[in-house]
Amino acid sequence: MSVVKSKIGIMGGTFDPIHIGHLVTAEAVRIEYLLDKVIFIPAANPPHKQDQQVTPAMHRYIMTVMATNSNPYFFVSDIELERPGLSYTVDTVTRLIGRFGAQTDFYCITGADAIQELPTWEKVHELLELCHFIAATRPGCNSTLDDVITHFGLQGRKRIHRLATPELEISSTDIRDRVKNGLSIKYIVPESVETYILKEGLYR
Ligand SMILES: Nc1ncnc2c1ncn2[C@@H]1O[C@H](COP(=O)(O)OP(=O)(O)OP(=O)(O)O)[C@@H](O)[C@H]1O
Ligand SMILES: O=C(O)c1ccc[n+]([C@@H]2O[C@H](COP(=O)([O-])O)[C@@H](O)[C@H]2O)c1
Repeated sequence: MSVVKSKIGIMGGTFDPIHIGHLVTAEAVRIEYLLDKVIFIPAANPPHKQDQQVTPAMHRYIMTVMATNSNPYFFVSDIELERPGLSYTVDTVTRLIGRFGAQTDFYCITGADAIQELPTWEKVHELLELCHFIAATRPGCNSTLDDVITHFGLQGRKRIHRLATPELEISSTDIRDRVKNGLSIKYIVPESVETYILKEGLYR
């Protein structure tokens, strides 16, 4: 008897702050790949942002919860917040497999910019044995991903998939700059997130 596996998307990010680009991308991947759910995972200590000042994780976590709560397929996990050290995806996926069991396939969702860096990720070959990667198109990142897929050979061709998603020219960097300069962030973050940023005085 064949067992139908469940499919879970993992949307990891710094989410400083979470924005519509993250949400639209995750929803597009969920629909295209028939995912049962997408778990948003704010990184406590993002490995590639060690040289940057990042907003305390609790604010980023709360904004992620607010942004996702109207979508019944979206969930948020604090799995990386309770773990000290750098937030390596291989540790997160290993723990999720322990929690959900082998009857689940995991799909890490990233933008085409983030996937370019994949060869430098911690224990990346082990990680590619554990999950798939879906690289979503992102404005300003015109790469075809051929380089990164070729880099990993057969493992890359089996595990790294590209998906054309709605292209929204939105970044957390731009949102932080806009707040700092007193410009509107309406409609580029959910209303609840906008209210939270202003109430807490983030990014001033
Ligand atoms: N507009 C977007 N379209 C598609 N993917 C995106 C978009 N913004 C972010 N992503 C992807 O979401 C994941 C988490 O991104 P992150 O939280 O670092 O946001 P960011 O906007 O890239 O932040 P920053 O500007 O601070 O670097 C990454 O895989 C990134 O490529
Ligand atoms: O595991 C790694 O080595 C690794 C290196 C860089 C980024 N990541 C993860 O990729 C996701 C997006 O990262 P970032 O820096 O673009 O917000 C986030 O979940 C990070 O923890 C993971």
